[in-house]
Amino acid sequence: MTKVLRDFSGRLLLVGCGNMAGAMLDRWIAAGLDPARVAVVDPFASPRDGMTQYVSLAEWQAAGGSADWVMLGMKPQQLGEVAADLAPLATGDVHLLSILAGVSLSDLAERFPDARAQVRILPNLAARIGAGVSAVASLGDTDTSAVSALLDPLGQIVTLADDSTMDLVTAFTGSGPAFVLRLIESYAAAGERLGLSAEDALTLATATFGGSTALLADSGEKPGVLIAQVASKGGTTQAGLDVLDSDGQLTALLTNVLRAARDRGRELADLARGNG
Ligand SMILES: NC(=O)C1=CN([C@@H]2O[C@H](COP(=O)(O)OP(=O)(O)OC[C@H]3O[C@@H](n4cnc5c(N)ncnc54)[C@H](O)[C@@H]3O)[C@@H](O)[C@H]2O)C=CC1
Ligand SMILES: O=C(O)[C@@H]1CCC=N1
Repeated sequence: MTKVLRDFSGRLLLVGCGNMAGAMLDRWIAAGLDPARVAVVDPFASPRDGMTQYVSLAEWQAAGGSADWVMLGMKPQQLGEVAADLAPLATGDVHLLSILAGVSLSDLAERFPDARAQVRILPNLAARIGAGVSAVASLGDTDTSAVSALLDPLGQIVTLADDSTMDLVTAFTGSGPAFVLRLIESYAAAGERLGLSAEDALTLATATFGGSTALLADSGEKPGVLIAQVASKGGTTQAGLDVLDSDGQLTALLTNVLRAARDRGRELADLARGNG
């Protein structure tokens, strides 16, 4: 069921509205956000009904645009050019929100020093169906209840005390859907290699991953408890687990995956600072 957007009365400007910001926007509109309260500055985004879209901040400003919530949704590498035009407008009561990978709260405070608050949000693509998770950290005089109201229709919210772990969280939950989907793809490919049709393999893999995560969430148990309920002593599951668990290879592989993604966040932050 779509959660209703409550207790958010701001005027929102999205600077950059591609895959991620677009997923958030579509969910907000589905949750009841009046499109007339939103403007998009993006030279290439798909137009949405009832919403005004501009190719540049200058065009938005010339049209008399004003907003008290501004969300950065372009690539981190574009921060320099966007901040030059946006910083003079992000003053007074403006909350500056950012979903940019890598770009820290202190970077945002340096770029937008006169905003009322700087809020770093790390959403993921499942926000599109309200099943995402958003990690949040902020600086300044943040209206935390309005931030929560805005993020609530997108899925779960995790508030962090500061953004010191945000690059890891970006890898974990931001990039996470791509890693999980790749695992599903590989599971299906393995089934196909052993004799299933491609179509059956993907259908069965999708149902197995979906059912397992739903079961985990519903049961409130740790995964190991449920694994023990599947794996009969000396049975088929244990034979497979013996391979999966050997030498801790799976955890080692996933640690390397997350490390690479986390460290790329640090590199993107450098590029955003113009040091790339
Ligand atoms: N895709 C994802 O699942 C997630 C992405 N993010 C972050 O979201 C941001 C956007 O990523 P995506 O949506 O994947 O990229 P995207 O390439 O789909 O969207 C970027 C948008 O920015 C627009 N743009 C480019 N230059 C601009 C400018 N000067 N002014 C205004 N708009 C401009 C582009 O036309 C495009 O529509 C990135 O900073 C990324 O780190 C964060 C979490 C998850
Ligand atoms: O791949 C990226 O850089 C962005 C950040 C997290 C997900 N997509």
